[in-house]
Amino acid sequence: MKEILDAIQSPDSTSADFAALPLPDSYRAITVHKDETEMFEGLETREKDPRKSIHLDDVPVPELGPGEALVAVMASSVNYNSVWTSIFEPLSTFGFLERYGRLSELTKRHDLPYHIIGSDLAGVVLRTGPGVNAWNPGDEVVAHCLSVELESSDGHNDTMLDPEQRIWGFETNFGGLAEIALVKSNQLMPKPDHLSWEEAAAPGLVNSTAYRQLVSRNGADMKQGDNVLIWGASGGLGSYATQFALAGGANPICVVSSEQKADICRSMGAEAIIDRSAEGYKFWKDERTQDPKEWKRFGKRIREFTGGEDIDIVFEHPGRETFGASVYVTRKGGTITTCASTSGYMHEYDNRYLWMSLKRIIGSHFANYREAWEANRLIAKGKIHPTLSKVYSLEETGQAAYDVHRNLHQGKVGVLALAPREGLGVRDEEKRAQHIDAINRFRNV
Ligand SMILES: C/C=C/C(=O)SCCNC(=O)CCNC(=O)[C@H](O)C(C)(C)COP(=O)(O)OP(=O)(O)OC[C@H]1O[C@@H](n2cnc3c(N)ncnc32)[C@H](O)[C@@H]1OP(=O)(O)O
Ligand SMILES: NC(=O)C1=CN([C@@H]2O[C@H](COP(=O)(O)OP(=O)(O)OC[C@H]3O[C@@H](n4cnc5c(N)ncnc54)[C@H](OP(=O)(O)O)[C@@H]3O)[C@@H](O)[C@H]2O)C=CC1
Repeated sequence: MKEILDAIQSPDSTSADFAALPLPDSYRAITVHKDETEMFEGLETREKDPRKSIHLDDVPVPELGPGEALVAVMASSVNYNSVWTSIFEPLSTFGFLERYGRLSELTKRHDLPYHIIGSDLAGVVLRTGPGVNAWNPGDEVVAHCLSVELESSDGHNDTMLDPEQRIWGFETNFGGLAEIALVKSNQLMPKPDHLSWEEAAAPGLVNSTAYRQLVSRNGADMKQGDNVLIWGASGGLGSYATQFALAGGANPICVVSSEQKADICRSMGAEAIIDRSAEGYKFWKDERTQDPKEWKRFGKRIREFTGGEDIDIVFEHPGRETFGASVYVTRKGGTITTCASTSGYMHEYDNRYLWMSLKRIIGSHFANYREAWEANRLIAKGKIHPTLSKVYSLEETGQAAYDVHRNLHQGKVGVLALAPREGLGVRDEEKRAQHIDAINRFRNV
């Protein structure tokens, strides 16, 4: 592994040098274990502690198949899907690996008693499999997390619609929270050259998801002037949705839960900010009964910011706790676009407000190949910036996932894999200098 790192850090290394590097037999990877899937039985979701289920193991390097690449991972990031994996909710991810393993001889590799997790990476290509021509050993890359087989016409217009669509590092093995990762080569994209490894690894999953959910025609198709209600506006998804809304001439109404998070949204350029904690919204009177008066109070607050207008697009992900309010505050003909249900997936809302006002609910999930590429392009051009706050070592990944689970973090949390320290990997200092304040906006807040 040291030879690999030396090659990455030497400005003189050529593609041939990388191709000639011997691969190690094993590498360090963040895993969860199949024989521990019952370990949190009987506990409340909140009490399930990722620090107990997340391990750092030595694992063998997987065999490289056609159309695939092995990547030396310099940095990765924590996504909420790794929190779900680590608490075995809503399902153990080993079921996904078993199902994938049944698909073919090659996919059998994924069905193991350990799951190497992680759906983001920035690093360097080490080897490519047969049929890969666009990428070579030594290329500096990021990887998006859409894994598709593309054998069915269902996915040929929109790769997210492939019947064998999976999220790499969640529904497949050999993810990015490791020193080496296995990806399909079509997941690879150029690493933005003005960013460090850990900055480049931060946006991938959430930035692409927010792009499809909010900007793409497959999502809300946001336009200039739209009032966009963004839940968790300084969180993983929300910090990118807020940037997309501002960059696209829309009017974000940011919901956060502290003054500190409100300040971060202000520093991104948002003006309409609702502190849901300070204003004490309680959309549920008890576990079964919502409180429409609270929806209305929330809607009135939004109108104060918009001069009486209602919401064109809701960027939804908290789910059960907020969905009734989200549907209510949307304007006639408006759109609620949802990609998650952090607080519970059995939603309840008053359907009269949906159909009588001709509103639409759009389900959105990650991003297709092209959307992921477009989202990365915007990062590379310095139009959208990473929202990295804190960076952990691979050994500390359990703590990093705990922070995200308990909502103790800001923006995105990074993890160093092979990178010996933060700040390495920047290739275009001039471009970086132009954007340095925006790049550092979330750091250490
Ligand atoms: C990028 C980051 C993203 C995120 O962070 S997202 C957040 C994290 N993700 C999640 O929380 C999602 C986790 N996944 C799940 O909870 C489950 O994954 C799903 C609920 C999405 C799906 O459930 P399942 O049981 O895996 O799939 P089924 O499609 O319900 O298939 C089970 C059986 O039901 C059959 N079936 C499906 N649809 C129908 C139908 N319409 N009528 C009759 N049968 C149906 C199937 O064929 C299959 O059958 P057979 O077991 O025999 O293969
Ligand atoms: N389908 C897909 O493709 C994707 C789905 N996801 C899913 O989206 C969800 C959010 O992910 P991500 O943004 O990365 O997570 P983060 O935890 O980084 O951010 C979510 C933010 O939502 C807010 N929030 C959390 N719970 C509630 C609640 N009950 N009511 C109101 N606001 C709440 C919090 O902000 P605050 O406290 O400031 O209000 C929090 O910071 C997860 O469930 C994740 O699995 C994520 C990416 C892709």
